[in-house]
Amino acid sequence: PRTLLVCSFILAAALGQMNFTGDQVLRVLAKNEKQLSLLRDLEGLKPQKVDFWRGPARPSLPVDMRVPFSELKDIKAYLESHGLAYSIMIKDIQVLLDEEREAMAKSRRLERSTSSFSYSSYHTLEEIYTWIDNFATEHSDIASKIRIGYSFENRSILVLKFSTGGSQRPAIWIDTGIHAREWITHATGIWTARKIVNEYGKDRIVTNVLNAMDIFMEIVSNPDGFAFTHSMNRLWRKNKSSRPGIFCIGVDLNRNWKSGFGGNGSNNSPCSETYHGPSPQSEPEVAAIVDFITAHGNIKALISIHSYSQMLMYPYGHTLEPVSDQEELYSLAKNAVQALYKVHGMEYIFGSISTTLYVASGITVDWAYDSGIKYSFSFELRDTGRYGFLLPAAQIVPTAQETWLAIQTIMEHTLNHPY
Ligand SMILES: CC(C)C[C@H](C(=O)O)[C@H](C)S
Ligand SMILES: [Zn+2]
Ligand SMILES: [Zn+2]
Repeated sequence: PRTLLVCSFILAAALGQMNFTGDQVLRVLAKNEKQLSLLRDLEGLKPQKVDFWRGPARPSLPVDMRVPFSELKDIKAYLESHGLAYSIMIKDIQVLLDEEREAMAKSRRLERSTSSFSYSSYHTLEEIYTWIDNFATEHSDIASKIRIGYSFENRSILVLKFSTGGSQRPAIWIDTGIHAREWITHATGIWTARKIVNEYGKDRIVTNVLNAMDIFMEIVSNPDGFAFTHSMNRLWRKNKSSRPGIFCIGVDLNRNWKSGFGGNGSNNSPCSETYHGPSPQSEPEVAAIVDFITAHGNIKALISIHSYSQMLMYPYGHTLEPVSDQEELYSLAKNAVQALYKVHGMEYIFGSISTTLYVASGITVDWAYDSGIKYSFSFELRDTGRYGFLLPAAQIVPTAQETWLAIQTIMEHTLNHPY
């Protein structure tokens, strides 16, 4: 009977998981603004016709969109009839999902037998929360676990604090996983947390930074959405909030911040992947960070890590207007991506969000900058589209290694330029 029970759980889990067999990711190269707007018209339709993995930004940037198998014929006809050139970037999503799940199962078996955590594998929410507990216990001399709030579905929102003493020291905030499907970011956050404790006392930059500043890291900034990517829909982006009378679930946690709230580059349709929510900080996951950073009052840098596209950007997203510290942020971003490039030769583009990517309103780094956190950056990690959000686990460590050089550049600059 026990095996029967276990089998039924596995079956249920397997059945629960949304199936993406035959779904494709098309890469569309829009030649001009007109063609871009034809692509924008496909957003937010019910039932969902396309899911933008890289949204329409500018003619020079590709648009990547997942098309459900059932919509493929219509969408390809639509593109061809409007002269929109496209290529098939991923020809069957389910194949990559099956490979990913197989790799995770294999790694889990190995971790069980060696009771060691694999930093080159993806993990579930429970595995990451257990890792956070063990990590804080193991490195209690420098790391501690803080709960800054609860998610919509009542999960703890956890932050790791790295401190070597003092009180209310100037600090650096790093968040990963605000978008659930961007799994490479949680994995990079975990690797980075271990790197910080391993390098303190050895690496000059880390030691200098931690002797004068604290570091706060929120690895799973959207726990409900992340759990959902494991249980039901691997490609879920938003949180899981629901409100009476609203058919669609979830708010885009990178559109729910006060600065520029509700402006262009955010959507007021609850069915949109960039739905900004009913009001600024309406989402508990955003309010928890705002409350924590505001109460702390001494955060000097904020790094919000997303994927994919390989970009390092700074405010503003909600307007084309340059920030007053534009020159300094530009040269810091330039130095950071040059340091990153040296590790594995990965090229990142950099600049302000609205001029480099697209106008996006209500985003984390605009709120941070307007709250006085001068060194506010948003990363887009690997890759540029070959795998997109389904980046193979083999690229976790290389991605984290190169990102670490960029993070160190930003931390050192913050330390050396107190304000
Ligand atoms: C700063 C913004 C524009 C970044 C982007 C998004 O939230 O759309 C992520 C990379 S998904
Ligand atoms: Zn994102
Ligand atoms: Zn993204």
